[in-house]
Amino acid sequence: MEHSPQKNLLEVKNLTKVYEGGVKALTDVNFNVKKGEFLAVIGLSGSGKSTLLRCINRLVDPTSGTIIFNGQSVTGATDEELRMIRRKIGMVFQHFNLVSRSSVLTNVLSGRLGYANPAWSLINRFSDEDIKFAIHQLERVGIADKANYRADELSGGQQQRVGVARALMQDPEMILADEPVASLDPVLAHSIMQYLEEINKKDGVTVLCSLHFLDLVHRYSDRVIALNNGQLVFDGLPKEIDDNKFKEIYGKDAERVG
Ligand SMILES: Nc1ncnc2c1ncn2[C@@H]1O[C@H](COP(=O)(O)OP(=O)(O)OP(=O)(O)O)[C@@H](O)[C@H]1O
Repeated sequence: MEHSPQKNLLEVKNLTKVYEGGVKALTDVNFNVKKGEFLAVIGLSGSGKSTLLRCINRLVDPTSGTIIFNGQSVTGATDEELRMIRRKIGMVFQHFNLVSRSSVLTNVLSGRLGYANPAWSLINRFSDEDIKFAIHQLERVGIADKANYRADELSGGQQQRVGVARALMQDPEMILADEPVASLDPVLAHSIMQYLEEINKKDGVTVLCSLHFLDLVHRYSDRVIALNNGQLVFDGLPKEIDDNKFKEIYGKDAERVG
């Protein structure tokens, strides 16, 4: 079992999140993710996609339920264990979350620090090896020539490439991408998705990616889960989302646009 390619990298069991104030963002969500899968997470705005992704690395603390990553409990982890788990989970954000006045290189290097406050990178010194590794990640996403630019001098698409390079800096086993292309011009979406695809297919990094458009889901994901009002309403192949499933996921007034 240990070496089976079908091994679950992630197990989410009975996950519930109720925010302070009483909003129930997730209700009893269950699913597994196999090592090497590209899993899309879909659902209307407010359905709980961000909450779900953020519970997995405990940027948001679940109210109840269990999350197991690589055989280790995330929900039961001590602070030190959580730090180690987070090193293996890269995150890509919708709004890039770069330190805008820092250089591209510094932003990428901050990935080395896991989820420490990016400001730490300003006072930390990095080894030559780290710097080489960071440049290598920038080469992978085609913007090594921008290493010394300030992050806010880059276009949105370029900034998200920095976000991807920063996640790669952690040498992650899994990447959580929270609507990574939702802030970009649609014509740039594929370029970012193609980097995620390459990282998934070439490096075997498992990807969980929330997406708005079904055409992207069909093109890039192996499997899809869908949330509706915090509940898991679909877990299957992209091609299984027929018109009925589509209405269940998005509601009866929804129309397909892609
Ligand atoms: N920090 C918070 N405090 C209270 N309620 C929150 C918080 N974050 C999210 N929510 C609520 O939880 C529900 C799920 O939100 P979430 O952001 O997870 O959904 P989403 O599917 O990612 O939506 P979007 O696509 O708009 O980001 C929503 O009702 C939202 O208003």
